[in-house]
Amino acid sequence: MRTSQKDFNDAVSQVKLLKEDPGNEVKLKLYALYKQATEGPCNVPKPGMLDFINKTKWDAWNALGSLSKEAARQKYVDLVSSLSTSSKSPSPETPAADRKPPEGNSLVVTSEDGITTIRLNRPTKKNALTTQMYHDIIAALQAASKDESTITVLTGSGDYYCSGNDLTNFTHLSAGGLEEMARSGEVLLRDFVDCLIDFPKPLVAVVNGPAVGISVTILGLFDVVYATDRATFHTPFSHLGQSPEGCSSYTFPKIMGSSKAAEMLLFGKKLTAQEACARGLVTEVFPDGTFQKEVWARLKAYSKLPPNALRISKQIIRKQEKEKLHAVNAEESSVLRERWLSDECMNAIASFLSRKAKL
Ligand SMILES: CCCCCC/C=C/C(=O)SCCNC(=O)CCNC(=O)[C@H](O)C(C)(C)COP(=O)(O)OP(=O)(O)OC[C@H]1O[C@@H](n2cnc3c(N)ncnc32)[C@H](O)[C@@H]1OP(=O)(O)O
Repeated sequence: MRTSQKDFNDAVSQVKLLKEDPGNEVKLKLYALYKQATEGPCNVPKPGMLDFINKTKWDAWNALGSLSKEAARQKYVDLVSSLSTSSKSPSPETPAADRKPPEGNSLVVTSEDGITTIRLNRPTKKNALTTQMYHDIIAALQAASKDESTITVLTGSGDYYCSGNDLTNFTHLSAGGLEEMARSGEVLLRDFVDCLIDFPKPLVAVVNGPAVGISVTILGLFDVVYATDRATFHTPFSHLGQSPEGCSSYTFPKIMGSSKAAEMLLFGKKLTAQEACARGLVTEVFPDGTFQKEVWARLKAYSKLPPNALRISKQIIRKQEKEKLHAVNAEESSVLRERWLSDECMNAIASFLSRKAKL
């Protein structure tokens, strides 16, 4: 049976009334079919590589090739009809556990029992680090270095510790374009890591779940790393066309030996918490069920130690390495700036973003 123009128009109206978001993949299909049905095969210029969302839409439309307008209309109507029948009203009885937790401040800093805790708080984004969060962490570390606390902790809210750099940071281009974004990224990265290198008090990572990218590499700059047995440690830099940062090109080979470090930093081997502990990146692993209780009890006990003795001991331990670490950080940041401008990196980020493009 042929699809009439009216069927098509009705389907277009129906899409606007869908009770549930059909997801990006379906929206991309609908977009492509709509364009094909109304304008025919794609013959507009391909958007630039950095115009991630429009490029994704263009790719989807272009992929329909020479499909006729009539066939595209039919496919559009069929797709909408399948969505309408599967779409249900959200139940008012949705259990609280199934609802997304509310997101407020992306960083929450608290001070209690001699411990200043810096908590990454974007659980719905797996605590990915936005540009603002790097600035906020720097400010929080600077404040913690001068406050009354003895120990400083970095941890995450929700099921993840941190999914690394927020890849959408790359889409916030200023008038200076990509070059400017890479230049300011280099400076921010260097400042962020310098701050960790120079941090004067015991710095503890409470790794409450999987850790990715920069949240893993900087662990080599922490004094102690406690992890739940649910945590994993993943540095997929090559997959992203990027290169190691956080001084990991120096600290990882030193901590675990060069071939184990290469397996992580070059090939992106993901480690379990136990493996990371065996390699010396993690201090101790705790069962997930008792993780929070055991770790915080331990930290509270440590926070009663004399703060000046802790500072001075840390200073001696770190002193031999500081100059080297700053030099490594500067070089890694500069290399990354080049990487961010590479096709390999841009394509990898475009591919991640295209999977989540909002249409
Ligand atoms: C000053 C600049 C310094 C930069 C230094 C260089 C740093 C480099 C790095 O850190 S490289 C590592 C970058 N991180 C990643 O590549 C991880 C990307 N994310 C994923 O692979 C996955 O999301 C996951 C494995 C972390 C979790 O998968 P899953 O459990 O299936 O959850 P979702 O994918 O559905 O994620 C939920 C929600 O969060 C968004 N999200 C997760 N991680 C990131 C991220 N790193 N950047 C941006 N957004 C992220 C994801 O898109 C989902 O969002 P949505 O619900 O679709 O809106």
